[in-house]
Amino acid sequence: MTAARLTLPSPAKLNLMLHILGRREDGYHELQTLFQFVDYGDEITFAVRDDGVIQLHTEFAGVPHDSNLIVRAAKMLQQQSGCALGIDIWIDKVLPMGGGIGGGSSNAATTLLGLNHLWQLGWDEDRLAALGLSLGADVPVFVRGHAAFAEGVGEKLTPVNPEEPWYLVLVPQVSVSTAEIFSDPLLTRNTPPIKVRPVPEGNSRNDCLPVVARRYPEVRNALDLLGKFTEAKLTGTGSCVFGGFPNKAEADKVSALLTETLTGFVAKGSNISMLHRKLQSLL
Ligand SMILES: C[C@@](CO)(OP(=O)(O)O)[C@H](O)COP(=O)(O)OP(=O)(O)OC[C@H]1O[C@@H](n2ccc(N)nc2=O)[C@H](O)[C@@H]1O
Ligand SMILES: Nc1ncnc2c1ncn2[C@@H]1O[C@H](COP(=O)(O)OP(=O)(O)O)[C@@H](O)[C@H]1O
Repeated sequence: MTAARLTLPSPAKLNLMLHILGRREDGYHELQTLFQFVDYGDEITFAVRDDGVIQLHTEFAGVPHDSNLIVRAAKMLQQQSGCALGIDIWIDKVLPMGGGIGGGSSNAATTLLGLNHLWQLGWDEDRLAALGLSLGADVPVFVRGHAAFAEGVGEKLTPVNPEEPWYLVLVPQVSVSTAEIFSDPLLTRNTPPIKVRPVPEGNSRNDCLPVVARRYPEVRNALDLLGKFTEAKLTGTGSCVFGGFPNKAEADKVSALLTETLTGFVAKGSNISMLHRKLQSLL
């Protein structure tokens, strides 16, 4: 068979707010969080092979081939769909790992949607999102591709349409362990639930911020510097820090001042992910 080939975007997400409501019996925390995508991310290229082999050709420092979320997603989909085809995969990785911008989860979702297309499986979004959840709490929102208010551990999604500003995202050169933050005794775990719609004003707090800022001076520094220009927020459990601007020029101006000493990028907020816009254009 001819090798069908496809390159798809794998964008980052930001948590515009994150509240921790409590801890479940299994140790996981009940959250309320608002996910929005940014038009910035990795690019993954897929080429179908007919021998059933799943091969990721790009090496990741510290992530063995079979532990990579891209490979795990592909193998799980292949197994559950009974598909006899395989895939060659390459990734242009620009998203920092462990930065709270969901790179691994996004890669898993791009893989699920890309292979569903190339292998012509015809799975609907519900089924792909359910499979995605077993890979990570943030995978379903990337599968759905719409900005969302998320509850539970992130699996109950309500689509929302917050403003789409330009963001400056700062990337402190430190990886924050999600498990470590969620096990900190000082973490706020009793924020009262809020109602979803419309997107609530004045609820932009991230309950992880005080704990992350105390443990990681690099994150504290990024928050302090960006905070001189706009409200500086933490995404997920960090390490990335971001702030919104009304236009690209203003975001670029602050970026030029801060990226002399810090790494970062400017990107437009988006309620429809780049991945879904690209897939739509293929139909
Ligand atoms: C909190 C978020 C917000 O986006 O953080 P980021 O990963 O984006 O920073 C995510 O939902 C993260 O979800 P997920 O990607 O599944 O977290 P993992 O790294 O698997 O979690 C590592 C550990 O953190 C704890 N954990 C995680 C999520 C959660 N809702 N409650 C928890 O208590 C658990 O001990 C878990 O074993
Ligand atoms: N394709 C992948 N991209 C990024 N990280 C991956 C991938 N596969 C596995 N991982 C592992 O998942 C961890 C979390 O990655 P990532 O999703 O980028 O961070 P975060 O959840 O903080 O946004 C990484 O530190 C890495 O060990």
